[in-house]
Amino acid sequence: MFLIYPGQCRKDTSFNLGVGCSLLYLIAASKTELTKMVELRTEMEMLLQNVKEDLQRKDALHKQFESIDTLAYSTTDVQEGSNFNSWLSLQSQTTSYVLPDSGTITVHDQSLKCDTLQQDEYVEGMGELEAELEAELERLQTRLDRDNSLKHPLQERIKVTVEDTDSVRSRSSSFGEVIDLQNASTEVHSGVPPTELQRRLHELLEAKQQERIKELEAALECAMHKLREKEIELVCSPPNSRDSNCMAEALSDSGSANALTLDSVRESLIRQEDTIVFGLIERARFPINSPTYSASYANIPGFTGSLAQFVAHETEALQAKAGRFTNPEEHPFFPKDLPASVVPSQNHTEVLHPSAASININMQIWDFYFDKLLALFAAPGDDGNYAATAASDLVCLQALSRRIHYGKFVAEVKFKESPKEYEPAIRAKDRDALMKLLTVESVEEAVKKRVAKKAMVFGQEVTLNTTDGSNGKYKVDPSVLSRLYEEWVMPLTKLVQVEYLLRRLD
Ligand SMILES: O=C(O)C(=O)C[C@]1(C(=O)O)C=C[C@@H](O)C=C1
Repeated sequence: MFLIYPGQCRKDTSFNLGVGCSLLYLIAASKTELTKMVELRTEMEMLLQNVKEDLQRKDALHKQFESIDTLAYSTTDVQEGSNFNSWLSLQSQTTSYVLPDSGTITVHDQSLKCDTLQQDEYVEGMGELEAELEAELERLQTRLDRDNSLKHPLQERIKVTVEDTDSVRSRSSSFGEVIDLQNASTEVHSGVPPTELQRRLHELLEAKQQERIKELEAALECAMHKLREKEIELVCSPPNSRDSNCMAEALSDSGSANALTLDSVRESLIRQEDTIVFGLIERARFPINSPTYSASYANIPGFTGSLAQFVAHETEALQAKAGRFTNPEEHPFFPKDLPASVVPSQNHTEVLHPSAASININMQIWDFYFDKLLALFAAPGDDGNYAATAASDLVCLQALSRRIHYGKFVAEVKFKESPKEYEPAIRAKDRDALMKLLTVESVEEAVKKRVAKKAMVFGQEVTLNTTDGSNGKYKVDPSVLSRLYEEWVMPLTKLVQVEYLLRRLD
């Protein structure tokens, strides 16, 4: 059972009224808060939209900058590019933070933070871009001022046109403000800048130099051509007529034995090189033609031996009759049973010691020629021209023989020039000592080089319509000539010298 007092009932009513009022107040306050939140969200969304738009403008601006060639970019471009990339990434992040729901205040807070960050970087990026642009403009201006002040006679007007710059804009430092820099094409008249002048001058000098080089090359070519012609002219005079009597040349005009000098003897050796080189070139016209050297192939009645031996033997016999071997420079390959000269005797100046006549090393010359040398310069094969081949071989052999036996004259001159030097070694029959005394290495080197060069000059194809007749091909390999002289000619010449000296005091 409940007892209700009238005073208590009034108290309850006023309490309920108070609670109701409080609740109403709270509801009103909450509503205000909610309205504020909605406003805040709208503001944030607008802010985000602004940022997004600015970023897009920046993107377009950057692309425009890339396409403008007239503005020279410095290395800061790279920096700018990287900033641009970071802006792009920020932009995509920002987009993802646009919230569809106002109930997520925490997310709004994050977005706000992110926006602030982006704004900072954006402002920084814009600052850099602006600085770049200003610097570029300053550079352009300075250049224009400088060019205008130039009063050089070579000065000319050039057009500097900056076109299609609609989107080339400069931003002021205040965020988001855009100023049009150039909207139409701009024409600037200017003098030639110093760098341009320098470049042109350089080009001019280079062209002049090229021209001069061409002239010099042509002159050189011409000189080379003339030289070749002279060489050929010299070569084309019959070699045998020039050195058929080498001693006579070496003796010069006086004809006296005392007129023989080491220089004149060496001169004669040099001329004989021509005969040897030509002889080899002539022989190289034929292939090896091995039947020429076969006794069984020849089968000549009354003669035992090869066709080459037969031709040499018979030719020498005829030449002996014609007086060839009365000349102390000539040495037969087949001295046995040589017929006597039938021609009036020539008065050959007596230069050599009489014992010189006993020296004949033609056997060795014959052997190295057929066994070693021939295969080095004659092509393999057989064309059937055996008689001509044998005759050609004999020309080579006789030229080599003459040259090698000329060592007698060389030794005589050397002995005459300094007998005291040679006498002890001669008396002691010291071959090695004599060989040492005779040897002049520098001269040998020069000889090897010269004969190789002669093989190049004499052995090249000469045509009228090409300037370089050689084409790198020679009738006889120049190295064969060097080798011939190094391995056989000079050593055998020295051998002759030694043999001669050993008999010199007899
Ligand atoms: O010129 C000389 O002094 C020579 O003796 C001739 C020759 C030669 O055969 O060419 C021989 C030996 C020397 O070492 C140098 C050259």
